[in-house]
Amino acid sequence: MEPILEMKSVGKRFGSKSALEGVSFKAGAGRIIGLLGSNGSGKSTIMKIASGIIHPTSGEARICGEPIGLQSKAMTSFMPDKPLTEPWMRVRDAVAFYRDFYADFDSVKAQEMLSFMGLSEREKITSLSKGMNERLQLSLALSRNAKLYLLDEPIGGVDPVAREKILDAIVQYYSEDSCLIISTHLVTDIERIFDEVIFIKNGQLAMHEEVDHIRMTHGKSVVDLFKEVYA
Ligand SMILES: Nc1ncnc2c1ncn2[C@@H]1O[C@H](COP(=O)(O)OP(=O)(O)OP(=O)(O)O)[C@@H](O)[C@H]1O
Repeated sequence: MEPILEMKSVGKRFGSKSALEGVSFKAGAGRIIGLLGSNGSGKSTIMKIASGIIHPTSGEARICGEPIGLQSKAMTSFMPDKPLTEPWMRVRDAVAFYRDFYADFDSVKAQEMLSFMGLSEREKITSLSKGMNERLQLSLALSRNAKLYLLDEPIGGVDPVAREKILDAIVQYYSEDSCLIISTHLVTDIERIFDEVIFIKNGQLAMHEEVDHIRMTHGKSVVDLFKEVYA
């Protein structure tokens, strides 16, 4: 089956600095994939290339066989590490903005997710805490019927109890014919929802494995392997 996301020898330079080098992997439908790595390893750069915000310096990325462009962007829902909403907005304005902007936005799913996340439509975005703002951005990103979901550090600001609830929401609202890629440092908290993990180290792909395989073959949890690779 054709992968949802394919990266072929992707490299990215920012001036003289190399952020990514020779990164190749395939991500298929029905998979929740953890994109893991230490600070500055290149996770956000991969997300931005797949979402079409920046272009690779070498190699190429494809979504459902399409090169990155208008068609691929219509199939990709990206939650960046900084909010896309404007400070003047209330929650309902943000929802309306997404509904108007994205043809695949599912308003019913959005209402369900907002209530699951404990968000009121009347609330001003500037009055939301960091964690509540993340819940909003996540609700907006997951309310699109996309093929590829890219969530860049989606729960960094959320307290540990709320994290569990949000992870449950991700699993519940995610559809099996799509692929979800989550970049994070919070390996211990999130590893239970991953089917596969990709380790990025110094801009290169250090490992791409099925989580079950890590547990059975290496006899380790993802977080233990992570500590080994990044020690
Ligand atoms: N616009 C830019 N200009 C110059 N260098 C950049 C730019 N964006 C990223 N970099 C550099 O590329 C490297 C990879 O950055 P990236 O943001 O992808 O890492 P990351 O793994 O997402 O890090 P973090 O976990 O801290 O968010 C870093 O060394 C970073 O300084």
